[in-house]
Amino acid sequence: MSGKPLLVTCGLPYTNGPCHIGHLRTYVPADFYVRYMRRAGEDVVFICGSDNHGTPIVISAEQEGSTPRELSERYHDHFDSTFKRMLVEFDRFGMTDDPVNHETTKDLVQRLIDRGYVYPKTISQSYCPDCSRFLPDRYVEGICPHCGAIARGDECDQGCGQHLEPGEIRDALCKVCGAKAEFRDQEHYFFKLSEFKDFLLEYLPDLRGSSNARNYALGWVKEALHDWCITRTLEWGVKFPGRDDLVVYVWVDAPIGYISFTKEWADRVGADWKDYWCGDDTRVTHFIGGDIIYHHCVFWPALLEGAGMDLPHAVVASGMVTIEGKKFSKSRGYVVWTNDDYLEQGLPADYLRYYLLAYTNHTKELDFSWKVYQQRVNSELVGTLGNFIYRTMHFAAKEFGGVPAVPAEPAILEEIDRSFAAVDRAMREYEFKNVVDAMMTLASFGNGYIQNNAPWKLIKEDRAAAEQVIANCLQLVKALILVFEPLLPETAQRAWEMLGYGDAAQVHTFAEATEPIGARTLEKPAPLFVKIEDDRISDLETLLGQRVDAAKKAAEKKQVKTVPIELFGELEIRVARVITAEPIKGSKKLYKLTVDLGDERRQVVSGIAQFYSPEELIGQDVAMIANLAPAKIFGVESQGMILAAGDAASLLVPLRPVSPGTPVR
Ligand SMILES: Nc1ncnc2c1ncn2[C@@H]1O[C@H](COP(=O)(O)OP(=O)(O)OP(=O)(O)O)[C@@H](O)[C@H]1O
Ligand SMILES: [Zn+2]
Repeated sequence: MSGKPLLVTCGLPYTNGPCHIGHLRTYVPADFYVRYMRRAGEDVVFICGSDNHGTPIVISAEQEGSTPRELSERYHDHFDSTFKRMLVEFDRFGMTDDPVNHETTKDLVQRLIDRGYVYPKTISQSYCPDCSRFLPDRYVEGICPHCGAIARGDECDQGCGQHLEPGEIRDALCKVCGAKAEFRDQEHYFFKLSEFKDFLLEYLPDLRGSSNARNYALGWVKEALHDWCITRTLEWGVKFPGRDDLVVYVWVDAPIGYISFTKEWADRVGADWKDYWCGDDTRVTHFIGGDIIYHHCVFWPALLEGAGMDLPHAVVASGMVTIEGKKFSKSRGYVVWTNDDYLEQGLPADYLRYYLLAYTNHTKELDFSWKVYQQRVNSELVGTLGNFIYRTMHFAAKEFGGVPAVPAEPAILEEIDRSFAAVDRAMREYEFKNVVDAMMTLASFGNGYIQNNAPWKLIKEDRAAAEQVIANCLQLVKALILVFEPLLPETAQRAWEMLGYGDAAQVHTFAEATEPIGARTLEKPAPLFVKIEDDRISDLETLLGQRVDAAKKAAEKKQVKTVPIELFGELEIRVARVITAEPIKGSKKLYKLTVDLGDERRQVVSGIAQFYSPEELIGQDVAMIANLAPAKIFGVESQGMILAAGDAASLLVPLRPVSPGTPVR
């Protein structure tokens, strides 16, 4: 074990909406890990804060008529209290908009500038002529240049997932007023990410944490690294040094928040933040969701390296939480809210903590299901762990008045040591599901042991033997309480008190699991977990179903209204070969075309003159509606309509050769 203390951080929640269960897959495993490492005797500091900058918060604040700071404080408090209710306990939960982070970010960016890693460049930025402002990031919506999906200004969030640089998005619309965006030149600042390729290729293979983080990042770095535009035209954010009209991109000041919040914590307790962040052997460990691997494994280490700082030790990235295979989305309604849909329903934090960690491997996608939640709670927490602890304590209290003064047998202590070692191995590999499985295996061992030795029978023939069996079981109970405490803090504390201890379970180390409990009376033991009934689950499923249905309806509304297939059949769409193309006098936009439909020729007027020369068109096969009622356009008769996509009239052409007149179906 290294001498350095461990610093654990969590991806910062964005103060633009409430906490959902997807978020918890970052915070709960991190809290589990932190509690575990503390019980294992490590010095650990647990740091997080809320992420307050960036355009979505500015837009939301505008929409609700408040300020970005007010909105951020409200959601900051919401996350803070929700985390506490989920028993996720940070040593510091700061805000990226607080003064320390403004200072730390400015310093770090200045260091990047001084060391030559930042350069100015004029780019063409989307601008809304109606709102009279530049449209950074989510202020603009349009088409992804890589995959053609609908994307927002900085990210193709519904398509290929790629990061988009300012100006890259196509067919941009202003998100606030819907106007078509223009492009205007503006000077911005870029970070020379591309210069960090060799550095990252050396750093990443040794990065600890989950293999998905390391491997995705390596893949991206091997492909290509583009410089990042690190400024935005906004009022809200950390000002770029020397430029009052620009703030730094939110992905610069958000990770720097990890350092700022450590400073705030260190100031409060009289520690030195450098003990955590500086030196070759730092043990900074970031817990994040799989959606922000690029930011933490490529962008962030390059920023730190560029600024001459030391580097994170580990990145642990979870798979995403989904519903019906769809990624959680606040706007689209595929979401289970931590408060409204869970805690306010009276369900215990510990059960959800258990489900999130026990259900599947940490790096795999987790498709949320109330049924699976119910199964795991009922069969494992109630049926295995709770059952063993309760029947043991109940029997000990009833027959012996409490814990007998008999030490547990060596075989039992060895079993505890073996299982704790398996737990520890998996924990240090960040394999949380294996950790929980190993913990639950010890509970199953206990159940098997008490079942096979049947002290309730044994006591009738040999009271001393029965006492030994129950002493062994009680030792297992003590070990189980200690080892499950990081996962189930509330239940473990209740069980600890039931076992006759007056203090907090969490001040005890794992090493104490094999120490004797000592004779004591046991007050009325009670079951630790409550079975979740079917009708409860069907109510919860109904609620979730309503939410998803509403989301689907909202999505359909956005789409074009559907038509019956017969309507399509009435359209006669055919492949037409352009024979002649000539401009129409007095119109810049229109061509008069003659097209070949195989069995006849037609004259068609088409508004594509701005985009194609006659030479480009002649001989070209295009798609045409052939049974449109004839019309006169600019005095010229048109006997059909050529199909084209988008504002730039991209023609729809057959991918493989077909003869003129072929119907399109
Ligand atoms: N559906 C999810 N599954 C797993 N992790 C998630 C999910 N949504 C968010 N996270 C994680 O939660 C943490 C906080 O993220 P953040 O508040 O930025 O969420 P978000 O992406 O803004 O959510 P949303 O897109 O719903 O607004 C990050 O570590 C992020 O990776
Ligand atoms: Zn895309």
